[in-house]
Amino acid sequence: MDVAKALTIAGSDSGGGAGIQADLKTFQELDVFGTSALTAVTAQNTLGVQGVYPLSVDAVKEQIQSVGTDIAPGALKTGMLFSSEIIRTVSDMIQEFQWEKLVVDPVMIAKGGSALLQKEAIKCLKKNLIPLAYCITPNLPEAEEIVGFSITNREQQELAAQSIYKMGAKHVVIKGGHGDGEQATDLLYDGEDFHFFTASRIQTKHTHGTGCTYSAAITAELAKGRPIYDAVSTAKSFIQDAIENQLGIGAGHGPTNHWAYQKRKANQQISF
Ligand SMILES: Nc1ncnc2c1ncn2[C@@H]1O[C@H](COP(=O)(O)OP(=O)(O)O)[C@@H](O)[C@H]1O
Ligand SMILES: Cc1ncc(COP(=O)(O)OP(=O)(O)O)c(N)n1
Repeated sequence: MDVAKALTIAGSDSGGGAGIQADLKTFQELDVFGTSALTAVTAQNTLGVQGVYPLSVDAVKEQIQSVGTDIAPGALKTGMLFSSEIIRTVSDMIQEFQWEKLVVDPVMIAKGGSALLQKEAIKCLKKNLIPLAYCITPNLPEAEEIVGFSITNREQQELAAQSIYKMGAKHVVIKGGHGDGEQATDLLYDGEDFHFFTASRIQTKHTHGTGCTYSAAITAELAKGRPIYDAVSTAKSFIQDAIENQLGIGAGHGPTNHWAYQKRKANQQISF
């Protein structure tokens, strides 16, 4: 059986809502075989992050080597990378394997405020990883950090996308989850045109792991050979459904639902 394969290079979320766990569940739900390279272990639940334990550079390198030399992924994504040294290792390995369909989710801070990327590593991310990105998916605060100006309206969102594109990313998706208003609108810039992906903003606190899930869905679709516009469109539908059908797990910000998207879609319960 010819199955699409994807790799996630990210941190572990013991609570199962974000990180590697969200990525692998999303790959599976979208019929893609998932592989992983762990960068850090977090002790985490719906209430926040209780501990962060980065892995050694050698451990990260060897995992990527093991996957890369045996199971060629059609696409890959990065999530929590934590430090400059891990970023440099990951970017070296991506170049060594000449992987092109790279989705960079520039994870910086978890919902409760814990740092998942050291502040001094942002420069390294811009220099070493953004130029390799086929697609980058910052949320609004991450985009502001990368471009160095605040984004409070559509025009600034477009300027930020153009600025990140100039840093070398081939496609820039600036997510609108942290905005306000009735719609959650994401912008895709491909160097020529702006495309907008809009869905109703759902009033809920259960949005833990939305960014990981969304970038994993884009990666899964790219791994199947889908064009970027279709990949983002499917990811938007997937995340909307996952937020709508959240499972009410935990006492804090509960995770989205990576389960049974296909089933609900087949039963036409998905309207978006
Ligand atoms: N309350 C919400 N209702 C609908 N869509 C949302 C909501 N919150 C986030 N999203 C969507 O989830 C995806 C991830 O965005 P975001 O939450 O901004 O990422 P992150 O988890 O990195 O902060 C985007 O498509 C965004 O528009
Ligand atoms: C291990 C790990 N990786 C990434 C995140 C951030 O996930 P995200 O999808 O941005 O969701 P929130 O943290 O905003 O809920 C994480 N928390 N843990």
